[in-house]
Amino acid sequence: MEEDKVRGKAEASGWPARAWRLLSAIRSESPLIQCITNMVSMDLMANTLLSAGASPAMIHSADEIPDFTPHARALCVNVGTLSADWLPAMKLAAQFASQSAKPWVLDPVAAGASGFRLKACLELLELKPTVIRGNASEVIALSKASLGPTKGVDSSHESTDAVEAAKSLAQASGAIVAVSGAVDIVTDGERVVGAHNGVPMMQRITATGCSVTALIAAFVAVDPLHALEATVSALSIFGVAGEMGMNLAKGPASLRMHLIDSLYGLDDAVVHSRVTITSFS
Ligand SMILES: Nc1ncnc2c1ncn2[C@@H]1O[C@H](COP(=O)(O)OP(=O)(O)O)[C@@H](O)[C@H]1O
Ligand SMILES: Cc1ncsc1CCOP(=O)(O)O
Ligand SMILES: [Mg+2]
Repeated sequence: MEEDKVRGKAEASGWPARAWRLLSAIRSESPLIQCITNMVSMDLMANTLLSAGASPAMIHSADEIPDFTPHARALCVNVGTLSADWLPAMKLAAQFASQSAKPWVLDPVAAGASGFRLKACLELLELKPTVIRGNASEVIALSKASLGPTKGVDSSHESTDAVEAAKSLAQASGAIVAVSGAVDIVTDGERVVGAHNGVPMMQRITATGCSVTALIAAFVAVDPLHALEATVSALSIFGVAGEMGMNLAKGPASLRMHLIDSLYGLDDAVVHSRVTITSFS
């Protein structure tokens, strides 16, 4: 009943129509998305982008960035399996993206887990990401620029614990900040919007967070002037795919497969009936 009220309010505000329009744009334009990402996530991330209709390229050598990055519509940088030899390529690609006014999205995986990782994330922040998407512990660590109580790549906090941290990170960096969790929170430092889709089992599949960050890059690629709206739409659409996939899944492994199939098969009616996005402020 309560959920129906929320859904009704969201529909009245036009969020489902916007999410459907952006997903349709990805399907028709097939934007090229460059991903410099961790070794765990490469497969699921590329398949998530393909099933949404985008064109992924996992290209991370600094030798190729000057030729390749200018052709991408957006860049996704993810520090999940960071080592010192990958960081210069991440920075170079971010610089190319910024210089050519292309959106780029940062996933600060386990930002609070080590001094090396935190410093790298803070240096990447200086290159002005369009969007930062992390879990609550990552956003809190980045916002405070301090190491945190950490479970490594998993969150020790709820997304709602990180609203103030997300707002101050957005204000300090100029980026849209998204905190994933049971409710995905998205802010530009003033407005706060929540996407209420998804299922808890998505946390039991490695790289779902990484993959939704890449999906955000694809959504922002087709609507770069409305990065907050594109970000919350991507999170909601990924969550809807999780909900539809869960109807067919027996556990994490089959959810992984059905989530990808569901993202590929989403239609106007499902998006309009399930996308649930509300304003928090
Ligand atoms: N309790 C939950 N209920 C519904 N969806 C969730 C829940 N936890 C995470 N998700 C979804 O799973 C995906 C990955 O989020 P999360 O687990 O927070 O990222 P990370 O893997 O980076 O820690 C997101 O799409 C998020 O909305
Ligand atoms: C398990 C693991 N270890 C380093 S990166 C990585 C994947 C993290 O993926 P996600 O942040 O989407 O859970
Ligand atoms: Mg993550």
